[in-house]
Amino acid sequence: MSSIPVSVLTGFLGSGKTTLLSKLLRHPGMADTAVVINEFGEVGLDHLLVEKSSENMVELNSGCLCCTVRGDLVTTLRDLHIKRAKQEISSFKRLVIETTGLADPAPILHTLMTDPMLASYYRLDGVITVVDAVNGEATLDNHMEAVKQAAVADRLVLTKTDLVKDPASARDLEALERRLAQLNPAAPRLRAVQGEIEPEVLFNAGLYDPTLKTPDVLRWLKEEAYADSHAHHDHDHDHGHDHHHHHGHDHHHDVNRHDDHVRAFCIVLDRPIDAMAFSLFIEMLIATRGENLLRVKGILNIADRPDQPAVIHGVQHVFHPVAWLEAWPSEDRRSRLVFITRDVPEDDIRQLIRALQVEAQPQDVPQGTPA
Ligand SMILES: Nc1nc2c(ncn2[C@@H]2O[C@H](COP(=O)(O)OP(=O)(O)OP(=O)(O)O)[C@@H](O)[C@H]2O)c(=O)[nH]1
Repeated sequence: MSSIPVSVLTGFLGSGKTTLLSKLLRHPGMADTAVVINEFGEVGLDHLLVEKSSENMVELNSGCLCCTVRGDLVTTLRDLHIKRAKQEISSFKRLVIETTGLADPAPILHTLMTDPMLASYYRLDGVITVVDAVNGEATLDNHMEAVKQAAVADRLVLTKTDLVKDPASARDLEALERRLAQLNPAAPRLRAVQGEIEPEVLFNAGLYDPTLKTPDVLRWLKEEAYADSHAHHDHDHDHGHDHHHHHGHDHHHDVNRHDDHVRAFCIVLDRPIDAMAFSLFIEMLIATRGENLLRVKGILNIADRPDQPAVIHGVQHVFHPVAWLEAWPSEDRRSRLVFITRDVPEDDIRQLIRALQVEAQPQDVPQGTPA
């Protein structure tokens, strides 16, 4: 039995998650979708809106996901699966979890990535983060949760762009786009006005789709996006200064912004990797920097298994079990790791890689690894 892809829909309070979801659910391609909503407070409207479109809906009413997600989400998703198996509900093929706007999406991802029972029925497809084109900048300034939501996204959806009319707000929107691109270079930035968007661009973002013969790992990793952002972001000689002031029209430059602490970068290792040293590297990173590894993805050339790349994926201190691909997706067989971190400079990670001799030493591997 193939696993059911799960998309996590997140975004700050009032950013347009429900509007997006209720439109999406009316789309013919979305007919077999179950929805789990976590409500915060008394927002009953969500229920009405979604119920019209989908009968497979379960609500978590116990408050904020940050605190209660594990038990509740596990129970809810398990019950949903049992009902599906007993044919008490239709055989849904996709699940969307809408989070409360205040939530850090990481615990939900952790639950999906690590709960053994859930992992056998469901797989994480991707994180869709909704960003309000009008209030997005202020929200990022004021709330680290919003920064995390953007950093962890596989898809960023800008909403309310219809409200951007005059040239000044158009420039603000450009600044917001640049900011999102620096926070999370690889996530496509899409737009939805009143929730209008094609489902295809939002879903199937994931790697672990067993129906795909060749996992589209390069699209998922998108390391070239980090290379770009590196070029104009990470020459960090101006400690404490705002990277954006040279753009001229960014009026936020005197704010100590949460996302000035966030770095997105890609590390490429030419030599194959020593499996033990790499595990130690990840363990040490988790132990010392776990909270601040907002997202880590990678494709690895492990020295003793050179024909099958290993794929890793982590959100803070939780890493998905390593997946082995049957073959390299392209000629490039170098290990590539992309990081989105908070207060963890690229150099620290490079130093740790060197110190632990993560790259196999030349004498340990035959030279001339296929390039
Ligand atoms: N003009 C405009 N308004 C929008 C758009 N998308 C959403 N809205 C409005 O923004 C408000 C908030 O939208 P919701 O979809 O409820 O946002 P939400 O993220 O689900 O909100 P919470 O559940 O409170 O976190 C509503 O009044 C929507 O009608 C858009 O693209 N354009």
